[in-house]
Amino acid sequence: MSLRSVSARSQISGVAPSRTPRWTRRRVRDRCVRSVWRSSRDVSGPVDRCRPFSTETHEFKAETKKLLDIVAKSLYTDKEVFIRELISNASDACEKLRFLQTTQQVKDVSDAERPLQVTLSVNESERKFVIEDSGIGMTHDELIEHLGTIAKSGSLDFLQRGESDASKIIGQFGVGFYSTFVVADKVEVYTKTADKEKGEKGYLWTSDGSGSFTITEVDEVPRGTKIELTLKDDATEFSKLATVKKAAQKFSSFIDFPIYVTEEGEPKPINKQEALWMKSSATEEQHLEFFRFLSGNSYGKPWYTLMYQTDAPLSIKSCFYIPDPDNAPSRMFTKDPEIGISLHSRRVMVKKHADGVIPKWLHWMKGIVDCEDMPMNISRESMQDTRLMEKLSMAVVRRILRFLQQEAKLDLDLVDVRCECGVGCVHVNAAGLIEDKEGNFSRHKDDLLKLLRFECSNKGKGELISLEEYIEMAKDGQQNIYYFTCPDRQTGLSSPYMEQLDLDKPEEPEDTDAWHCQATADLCNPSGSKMRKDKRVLTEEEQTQMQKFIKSVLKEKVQEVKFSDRLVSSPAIVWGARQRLQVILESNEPVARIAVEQLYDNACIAAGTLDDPRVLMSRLNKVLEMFVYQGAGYDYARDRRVNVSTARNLSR
Ligand SMILES: Nc1ncnc2c1ncn2[C@@H]1O[C@H](COP(=O)(O)OP(=O)(O)OP(=O)(O)O)[C@@H](O)[C@H]1O
Repeated sequence: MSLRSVSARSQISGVAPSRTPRWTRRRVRDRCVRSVWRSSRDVSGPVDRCRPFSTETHEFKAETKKLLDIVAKSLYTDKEVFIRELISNASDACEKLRFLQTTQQVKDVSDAERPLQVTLSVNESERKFVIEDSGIGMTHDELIEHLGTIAKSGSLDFLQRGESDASKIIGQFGVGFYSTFVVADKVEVYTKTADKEKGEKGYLWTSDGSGSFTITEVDEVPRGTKIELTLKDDATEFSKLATVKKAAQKFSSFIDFPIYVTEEGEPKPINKQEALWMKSSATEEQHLEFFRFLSGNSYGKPWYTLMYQTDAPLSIKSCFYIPDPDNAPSRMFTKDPEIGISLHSRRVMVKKHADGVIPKWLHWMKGIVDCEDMPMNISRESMQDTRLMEKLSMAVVRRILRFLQQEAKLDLDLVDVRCECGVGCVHVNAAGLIEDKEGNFSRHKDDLLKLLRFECSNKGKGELISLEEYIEMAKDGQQNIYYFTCPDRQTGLSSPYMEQLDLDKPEEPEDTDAWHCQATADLCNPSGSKMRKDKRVLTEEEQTQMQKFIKSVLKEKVQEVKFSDRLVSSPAIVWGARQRLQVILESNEPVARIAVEQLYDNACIAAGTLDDPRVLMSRLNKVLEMFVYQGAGYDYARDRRVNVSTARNLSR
């Protein structure tokens, strides 16, 4: 029986082919190879189309080199993660091909009879570890693009912050393909694209991880990718069948394609192919395993787990995890974080990072959403698809938020944690409120508001309450809720903005989180409170004159200058975005000019909006000098003696 017919049958019955394909290095040809890449290290230089070579050498990109350096030299103990990364890449490659075939985006597939599968094998005497898949494969240019640069924003971010602890980088982000250099001193990748339209040539990519890689055209490479590692002396355990089998079993339980380990020349299946999200329930252990599989982390637990299944408005089967903040990667402030939830349709992955379904502010959640009604080739352009995505997103996000509300009632920690990873609902929901308003017409506003937590002026330090709790304890007839955004409680309580409220004022929620500044601006309108009266009153004419003067000093810094009778001891405040200023001044123009500028800056400090505090210094020195002059009976500005009572007035 020919190999072709065995393979074709195995695809239907699920039995693996008994022979592995031949992978042979193409002999060096002496004819001129047409290549868009020069064989020199400068791959960005002019194209040389006629140099007689068959092996090209390329430099890794600078950041990839740095990452490789850290990874290859590390004494990382959890070495087996490279198996997880390679299995996951192989599975992604099969998934990609299945998707492109199903959606007719790849019409003419190379080696069409090869079933989608992954096979691991070892050779102890030659210190070899080998993994091969029959997935999408790579073209010449894809090899350079995918294996020559770092794809993960997270690890790049880490490097940019000067992080050099390999265990942190590998533990938190995995580093995908590059983790092979933790265990291997030589990595060879044989690959051929599945898409005949893109070409039918096979290539060998080789590197020792020290700065460059080579690409050679090779014959008889079947569709897919084979990665061959020559193991380092301290990693020879991965050329032992028992070790590899155990690790592969651990990492491949949820892979949706058959995984085999070659044992005595025969491929033996090892994975259970279980899609946990399709089950109606699962044990804690199964969730732990699945969470670690999804998060690419061999330790860490899910903090919360949610399985959500429904038939209306769409048929959804899903599974979500909130990562443990102690082990979650610090991606809170990553510029463009990847969504940690993937979108499937009947087990087939439609989108790895399900943006469009999961908003950015929930990027730290892990999980899978499977929606039967979702077309495989979902497009952003089609209105119908967009509406379907919105409907799915609405249902899923609402369920997640309601789950968080429910848990927040039972577990104060859920809202109290302001950890870097952004799991704390306090952070997340403030960001969520803003983004939901900007990109989603505030559709989740009501649910998000229920998750916000505040400190309250008549509650103890650090005690957080929800808006609902605040309303419950509000006095009868209380019309307004006052809120204040500040970095900590003490700043809030000593702020001039608090002065305008009566001592018998209602409790004020204090929002001690910068994220909330914009978010809470939408919550309530601080108007109509009982205010204290200032004893000193200027005539209308005096006020107009003073307003004009202050405006002429501060110019475009303020939009409007207004008097207010709300302040008690502070002479001025910067108010809201319009920056209204109230100043009370004596009338000595040069002195008043300095005083107005200083008052404005003081008010900015109180409001936390002063851009550069250094500008204050020279003026403060001038004020000090003025003070000394006046103390000695001189008018600083006019440089003449004045009587003591005028000096007193000036310094008041
Ligand atoms: N077996 C493979 N078949 C086809 N392409 C592959 C294979 N392994 C790696 N690649 C390509 O190389 C790229 C880089 O792989 P790497 O593991 O470093 O990161 P990644 O898989 O993109 O990241 P993540 O693990 O977050 O999905 C992949 O995105 C893919 O395009």
